[in-house]
Amino acid sequence: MSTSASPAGDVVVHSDADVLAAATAARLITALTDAQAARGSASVVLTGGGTGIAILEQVRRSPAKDAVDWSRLDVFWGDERFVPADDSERNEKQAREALLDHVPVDPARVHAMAAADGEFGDDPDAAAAAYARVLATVASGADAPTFDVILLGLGGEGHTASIFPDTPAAHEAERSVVAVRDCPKPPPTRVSLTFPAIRRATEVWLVTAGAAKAGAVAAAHRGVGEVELPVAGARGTGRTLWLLDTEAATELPWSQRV
Ligand SMILES: O=C1O[C@H](COP(=O)(O)O)[C@@H](O)[C@H](O)[C@H]1O
Repeated sequence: MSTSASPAGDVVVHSDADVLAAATAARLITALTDAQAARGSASVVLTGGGTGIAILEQVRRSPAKDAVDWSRLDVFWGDERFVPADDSERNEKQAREALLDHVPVDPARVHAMAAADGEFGDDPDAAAAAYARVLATVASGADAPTFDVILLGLGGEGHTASIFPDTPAAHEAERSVVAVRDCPKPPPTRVSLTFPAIRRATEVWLVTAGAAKAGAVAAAHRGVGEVELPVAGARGTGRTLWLLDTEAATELPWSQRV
């Protein structure tokens, strides 16, 4: 493992994707336990994607998961693929199978985004507006909670959550949640938190593995703008932490990897 800091955030590089997932799971358990010790409850925003789901599987396998009081945890999603509830592409379904179905969460505190066959029908704008209301309700009047940890994946073209490069979502400065259409990565219709909501988090963790992500990781650390490269716009009020495997870190300048 190596660590370093850059204006884009702190960087931790693990030897491979499996170590990254296991180490991030341990880090997440500790962060949630610390938040609950300090304030009685905790909140986490989950991500979809290969690394995000692998982290949840590692949490499930860890005996240390019993240190978390799962009944005092609010669970949110950073983005959702707008597909039917039983579609295997759905981030919520994957997260439930990987972890949430295996720990005693309070169902009332698991705040999933609506599915395409849910109460808003095939209307992602209505689903996004409803999720914004959920965030405001949990936040007791603010637009969104001050999440303890947001986990975010990223795409090789620079998207994070479902904020894709040079799209309206990347310009959104008011709403906390938006519908996203015509995504370059399938499925094409999604619901996503925006930068204003993401930036209310205390800690933003950008988690990714593989050589396909190396260019986007390096570009964010070179200072490319957030409209062109949305992952560059994800930051926390307390800490922005890049959790990478060696392959995802290969294009970072040497000085940022050691
Ligand atoms: O579609 C999505 O992909 C990204 C990244 O996924 P990965 O498998 O390439 O790591 C993820 O962050 C996002 O939540 C998800 O909806």
